[in-house]
Amino acid sequence: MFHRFCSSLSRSSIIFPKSIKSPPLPFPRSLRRFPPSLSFSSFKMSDTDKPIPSPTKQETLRSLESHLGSPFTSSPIIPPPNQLIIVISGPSGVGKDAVINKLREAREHLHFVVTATSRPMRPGEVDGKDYFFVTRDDFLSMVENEELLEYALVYGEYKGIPKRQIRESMSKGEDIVLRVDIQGAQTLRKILGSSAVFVFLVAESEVAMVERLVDRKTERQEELLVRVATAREEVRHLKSFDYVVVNAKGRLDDAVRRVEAIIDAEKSRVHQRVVRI
Ligand SMILES: Nc1ncnc2c1ncn2[C@@H]1O[C@H](COP(=O)(O)OP(=O)(O)OP(=O)(O)O)[C@@H](O)[C@H]1O
Repeated sequence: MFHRFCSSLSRSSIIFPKSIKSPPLPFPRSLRRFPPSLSFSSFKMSDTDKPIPSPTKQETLRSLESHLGSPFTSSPIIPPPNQLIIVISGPSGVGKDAVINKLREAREHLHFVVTATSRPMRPGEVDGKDYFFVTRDDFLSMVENEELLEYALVYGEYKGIPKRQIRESMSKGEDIVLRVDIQGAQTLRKILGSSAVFVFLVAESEVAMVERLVDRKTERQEELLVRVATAREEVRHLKSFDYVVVNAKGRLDDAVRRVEAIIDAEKSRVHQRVVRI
């Protein structure tokens, strides 16, 4: 009876239930058909039944190399990721500066392009760090000399991105962050196409965004009206961005983390963006 049971088992192919894994193979299937020196027989007990010492890691590597016909190299399997241009945009008061300032603290090796503007400095702002504060005439001569990648008249004041900074950072292989209003982002999309990453910042609600602008106390009533009316219109441009990040009240750190996650994801893309300027 037992004999019949065993022979029936050997005739049938045993199917393991899904929950039980089949026993692991000592070598990948492809290597199991390799020359006999790699087969099980080389690891059999000797005639005297003494275990032969198992090969060291180095011996195994050399053996694999010799069977594959070439040595293993320690050079990276994939090249380092391309440098990125990250465009951060969004309606007025959504928190672009706030996010960028935190990102600056959180992440090294990013070059934050300093925008040139003709608007007056706000309390706490630093010339050359937050913006290059220039006169209207100086700004217009920068335009005339084609020193700006793009520029726009935003709420009655000029803002533009100096080309020189971008070129310098590009030559150093740095990732670049640009902070622009929606109008600027539309222009940059035309210039940079999909070679740059476009991030749209939004507040969690319209009322939150308006409250933030009012609390900032940097605009008069009529300026606020223009900004809020424009912001309503601007959300329609979301479609032309790659990512959207919600900057909710009291959750600035979350928004920054999300922007960082976007950068990390972009660095892990199989098909990397290639910056063209
Ligand atoms: N997550 C947040 N929670 C609370 N307050 C915030 C948050 N993010 C930004 N703020 C505040 O909201 C106000 C507007 O932010 P910020 O100046 O960064 O906006 P902006 O998008 O750069 O505006 P603009 O385009 O008009 O310069 C600031 O006072 C800022 O400190």
